[in-house]
Amino acid sequence: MDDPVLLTGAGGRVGQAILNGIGDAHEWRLLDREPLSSDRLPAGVDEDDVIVADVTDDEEMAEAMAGVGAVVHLAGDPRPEAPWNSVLENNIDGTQTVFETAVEAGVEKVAFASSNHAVSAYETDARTPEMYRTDDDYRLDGTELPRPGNLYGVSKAAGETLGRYYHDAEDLSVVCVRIGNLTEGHPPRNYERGQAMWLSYRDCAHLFDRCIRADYDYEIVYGISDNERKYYAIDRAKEVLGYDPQDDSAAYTLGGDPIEES
Ligand SMILES: NC(=O)C1=CN([C@@H]2O[C@H](COP(=O)(O)OP(=O)(O)OC[C@H]3O[C@@H](n4cnc5c(N)ncnc54)[C@H](O)[C@@H]3O)[C@@H](O)[C@H]2O)C=CC1
Ligand SMILES: O=C1O[C@H](COP(=O)(O)O)[C@@H](O)[C@H](O)[C@H]1O
Repeated sequence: MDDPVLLTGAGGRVGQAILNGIGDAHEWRLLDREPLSSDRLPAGVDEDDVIVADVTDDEEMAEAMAGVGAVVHLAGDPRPEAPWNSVLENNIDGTQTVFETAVEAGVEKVAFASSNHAVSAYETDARTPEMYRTDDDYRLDGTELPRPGNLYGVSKAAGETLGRYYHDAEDLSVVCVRIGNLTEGHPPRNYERGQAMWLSYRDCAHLFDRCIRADYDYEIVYGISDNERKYYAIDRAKEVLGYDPQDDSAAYTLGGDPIEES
């Protein structure tokens, strides 16, 4: 049994998308360094299961991990332009602390929120903007080497490598989800890149539900909806996790309005 599930960064956008979709599907332990207001908590989560802590603090994390079956690790600095001191502390040191304390506590599996920015330098001038479009067949599938486009992306590639290490050395099951662009209700507006990597709220919740329930060793998958315009393959997420996305950015105009079917 994988419950209870420790969700780090629970108060953020991805955390809230997950809790809005599958808040009643697991026994949660919710962690964030900012206090979580009651409107951010799913029904049934009591105060003892809400932890205000920093993921870089190994004592607080050891306590948070006690008795946990699975971890969804989202906490970190999500800004593509984040400076090195912040990603070094929050994303690299924080992620190492999460993996280390998970292993010490006997946790079975960790799903790590990686990012499209771990590979964003594949988007060369020669390939863009064509690779963002339906008629282009360029695909990344998770087997390629990291190729970060910024220091934030470097920190995500480091997190993936930490996951590889903790799988090989400690037999921890690890899935790294290279999340695309999460927006609620509609794909990013007037942004071809964002539409090709759109992840809807309901697909996000379902994907992390599969990360909690499925069995795997070490995996890197892309976290996007089933977009007709895409340059990330989602076959591995389907095959290994049983991911079954429902949304497609092609059902919306470039401006983000739903296309009415005639
Ligand atoms: N939103 C998106 O489209 C994407 C998000 N991601 C990744 O998903 C994760 C979550 O992103 P968002 O929800 O968008 O960000 P967010 O900023 O909305 O949420 C992050 C949460 O983590 C908490 N946090 C940050 N540093 C912490 C620390 N050291 N200790 C404890 N809590 C800490 C913050 O208080 C916040 O509530 C991040 O790791 C981000 O890099 C990756 C790709 C795309
Ligand atoms: O990793 C992330 O990626 C998304 C998409 O990147 P963008 O550069 O196209 O905006 C970003 O929105 C999110 O904040 C970030 O964590």
